[in-house]
Order: sequence, then structure tokens, then C-alpha cells
Amino acid sequence: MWRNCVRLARRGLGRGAVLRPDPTVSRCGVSKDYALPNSSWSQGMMDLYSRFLEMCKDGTWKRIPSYSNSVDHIPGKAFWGVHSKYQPQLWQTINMDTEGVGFEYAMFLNPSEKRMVCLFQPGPYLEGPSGFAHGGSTATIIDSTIGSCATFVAGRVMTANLSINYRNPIPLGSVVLVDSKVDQVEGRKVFLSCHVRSIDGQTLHAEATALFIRLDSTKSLQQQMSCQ
Ligand SMILES: CCCCCCCCCC(=O)SCCNC(=O)CCNC(=O)[C@H](O)C(C)(C)COP(=O)(O)OP(=O)(O)OC[C@H]1O[C@@H](n2cnc3c(N)ncnc32)[C@H](O)[C@@H]1OP(=O)(O)O
Repeated sequence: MWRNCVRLARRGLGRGAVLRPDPTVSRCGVSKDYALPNSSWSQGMMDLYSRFLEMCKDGTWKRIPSYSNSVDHIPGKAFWGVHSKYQPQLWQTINMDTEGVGFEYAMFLNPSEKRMVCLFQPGPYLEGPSGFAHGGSTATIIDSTIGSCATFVAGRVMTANLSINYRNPIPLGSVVLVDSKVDQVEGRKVFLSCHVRSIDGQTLHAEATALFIRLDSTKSLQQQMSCQ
């Protein structure tokens, strides 16, 4: 399947090709959960997913679905309030309609540990150095995982700072575990840290720290999203 994905991606990325979502699947307004197993998932991804599902049974962990707009699906505070009509425009997730070519991932939340983990299998569209994930795609999955964790504890947040040390490249098609946790909350500031490791835990791919700021409830969303 992985080879098929690579072939598919190479065909799609040929000279003059335009990247388009699968026209048979509407991206907006359809409640498709992208964080469910599909045929592009490797055995390693499936095994890890099953292990986390098992840990969900006693309520310690919760599986986080991933819709085109996923804010509503993170357990925790009711954070969007009166601005809910703006959600779809503000928070698109990083899903792609063609399975296996981009971000294949599933997140699990441990509420008592304030910890969010993400099982991540990067596809061929995310290539940076030949055969390896682009650093920007690694930053994206870290930001999304840490951001989901911050959202769980603080509600409406934005990344103010994200600092990443890249330690070892991530092979495309491999599976890594993005493990993030809240270290400290000071008023509107949420400090978090994150490690990205291979599933056997032997390889540290990246480590990161981040600061998220809870948006100021006295300002309108438009004010906060416009240039300040
Ligand atoms: C599915 C749902 C899960 C979602 C996951 C997706 C995660 C993806 C998240 C993102 O990618 S967000 C997009 C990238 N981030 C941005 O575009 C943010 C751009 N920056 C801003 O909009 C504002 O700067 C920000 C909202 C972060 C803060 O503006 P505010 O006006 O609300 O805060 P203010 O400037 O008053 O600062 C509040 C405090 O934070 C501190 N602060 C702000 N930015 C900082 C910074 N960069 N570094 C250190 N400290 C910072 C600031 O000094 C101050 O400290 P004190 O209260 O102690 O005085």
C-alpha cells in the first residue's frame, strides 16, 4: 500500500499536475472522521492504534476524532461560545482526502496527565530531504498535537512560540509517536513540551517546547485575528 501511495503521489506531482482533493469527497460540511484506520496505515501504525484503543477502555485515554473542523471534538472547555459560526474558517485540520499521501495521524488525550499523543505516519507529499519528512511537516504535526493539548486545558488558544530541535530525520512511511504535555499554566500562558520518537522508543526524532496564549475574551475574534 505504501508503494501505491508513493506511486500515486509521484503521478499526481508530475509536470504540470495540479493538486486537487478527491472530488468525490466534500471537505467542508461532511462529518468524516479522518483519524480512523485506513488501508494506507502500516502494521506498526495499526498495532499502536490498537494499543491506545485498549487503554481507552478504562477511560484513562480518549481517542480524539479528526474532522475538517475538529475544535468541537476535543473534550474540555466550551471555548468557542458566541464565535462558533466562525469555527470552520478558523480551524481547518491538516487532513487530506487521498489516503496515505500526507498526514496520517490519530490523537489520544490523557486528561488527568494533561497529555496528548499523536501517532503519525508521514506520506510522500510531506517529503523534504529525499525519503524523509520535511521539517515543516514535522513542525505542523507537533503544533497540531501540542495545540490540541493546550486547547484541552485552556480553550481558545494560539501558538505564540514553538521551538523545535530536530535530532534525527523521520523516514516517510514510518510511524512516530508525538508525545506532548502541559508543563505549566500562568494566567493566559500555557507552556508545553513535546518529544517525537520512533515507536520502539529508540530514536528521538525531535523535541520541542511551546507557548500558547489563551485568546483575550475581552477582544472580538476579528480583532485578535487581524493585524495588531
Ligand atoms: C483542533 C483544535 C486544536 C487546534 C490545534 C491547532 C494548533 C495550531 C495553532 C496555530 O498554528 S495558531 C497560528 C500561529 N500563531 C499565530 O498566528 C499567532 C499570532 N500571534 C497572535 O495572534 C498574538 O500575538 C497572540 C494571540 C499569540 C497573543 O496576542 P494577545 O494580544 O492575546 O496577547 P498579548 O500580546 O497581550 O500577550 C499576552 C502575554 O503573553 C506574552 N506573549 C505574547 N506573545 C509572546 C511570545 N511570542 N513569546 C513570549 N511571550 C509572549 C506577552 O508578553 C504577555 O505576557 P504578560 O501577560 O506577562 O505581559
